[in-house]
Amino acid sequence: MKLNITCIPGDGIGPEIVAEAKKVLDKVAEVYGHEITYKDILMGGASIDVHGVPLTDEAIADAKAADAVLMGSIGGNTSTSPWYQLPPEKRPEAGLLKIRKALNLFANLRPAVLYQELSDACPLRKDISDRGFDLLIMRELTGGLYFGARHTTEVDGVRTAVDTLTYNENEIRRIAIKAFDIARKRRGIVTSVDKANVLDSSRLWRKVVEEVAKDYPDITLSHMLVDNCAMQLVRDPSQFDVILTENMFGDILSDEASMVTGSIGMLASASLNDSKFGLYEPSHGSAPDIAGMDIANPIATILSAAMMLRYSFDLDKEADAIEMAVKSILKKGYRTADIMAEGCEKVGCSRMGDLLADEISR
Ligand SMILES: NC(=O)c1ccc[n+]([C@@H]2O[C@H](COP(=O)([O-])OP(=O)(O)OC[C@H]3O[C@@H](n4cnc5c(N)ncnc54)[C@H](O)[C@@H]3O)[C@@H](O)[C@H]2O)c1
Ligand SMILES: CC(C)[C@H](C(=O)O)[C@@H](O)C(=O)O
Ligand SMILES: [Mg+2]
Repeated sequence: MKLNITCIPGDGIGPEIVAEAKKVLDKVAEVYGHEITYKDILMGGASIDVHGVPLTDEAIADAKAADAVLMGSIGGNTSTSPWYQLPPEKRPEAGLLKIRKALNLFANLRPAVLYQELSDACPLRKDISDRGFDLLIMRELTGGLYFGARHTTEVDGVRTAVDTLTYNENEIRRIAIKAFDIARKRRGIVTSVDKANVLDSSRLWRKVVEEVAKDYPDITLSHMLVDNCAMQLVRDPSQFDVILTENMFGDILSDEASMVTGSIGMLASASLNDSKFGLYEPSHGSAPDIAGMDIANPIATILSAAMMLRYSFDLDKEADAIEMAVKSILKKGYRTADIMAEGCEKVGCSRMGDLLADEISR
């Protein structure tokens, strides 16, 4: 099969982790007889430095022309990087939001799985980590606070900033359908997370999710307030199968879910539109504090590449091979610094990529 992939290495550790994902994909292609062509585009700080904007129209066109997009991460140190002296719409993150909107990537899937081999890296009590967990956050990605009108002004001489949180029923319905569909392929449980005790947008969210649920009598639906969910994720993550939530809640809960798996360096993600097209990226950022040191964990990006094979190309066996390789390498005791444990061998980013590529077989 021919796979036409656009890559966005991005900033910070982005180029390092994307290089390792390509290494693993190339090995998969060799072993399973596929042909991959890559085209790199600039986004975030890397694009600002060259073009003065975080994403050009040409880069969007290149992304649209591909079968799928593989991304590292964008952004710099938000306190010290000169990129954050620019107006908000010219900063690195604006490029990411623009590409999500331009490609209509409304469904962000963020699976959080505790690998048994990493239970020592899990910061939860041993009796909780021993239970293990395998959950998926279905985050709405093109609506809510991120895309509402915003402005900063003065009201009676007092500096005032406004952000608006808007959802319409169509936006809620389509992400709910995605969540119920995926729950059908998992354990059949959807927990819809909102703040319906305060927000109108959450009250509409609940109503529409209830309506969609009528078409899925085989799925168990419950609702949970977001503050409670934040607490339940550390009390007992094994209670969750699919967590369905809006954009900002999903952003925050997915970082929390990542850490209970041991490290944010393990959490993959897929951002999908309503067909097979997707952008695949780790949930973490550009980690400017460790960029260029060859110590970043590339596994989240490599698992994102596995999601790409599964969702955009229907190559389930190949995706399984990558996931098996991750399990096997962890079992053999290789660890990057963020997941290091006693008795294991510490390896850098590029060695982890080599080990995983070597582990791919039919
Ligand atoms: N999708 C994205 O591109 C994305 C996501 C989140 C943050 N960001 C951007 O990244 C920049 C830095 O943000 P931040 O510091 O809040 O979050 P971050 O996720 O970049 O880093 C948080 C902490 O986790 C560590 N970390 C992250 N990924 C790691 C990996 N693969 N291996 C080992 N350790 C890892 C970092 O070293 C840091 O200590 C900001 O500009 C932010 O806007 C981008
Ligand atoms: C960089 C930022 C805009 C982004 C988000 O908030 O969506 C990131 O935190 C993520 O989780 O992908
Ligand atoms: Mg985030």
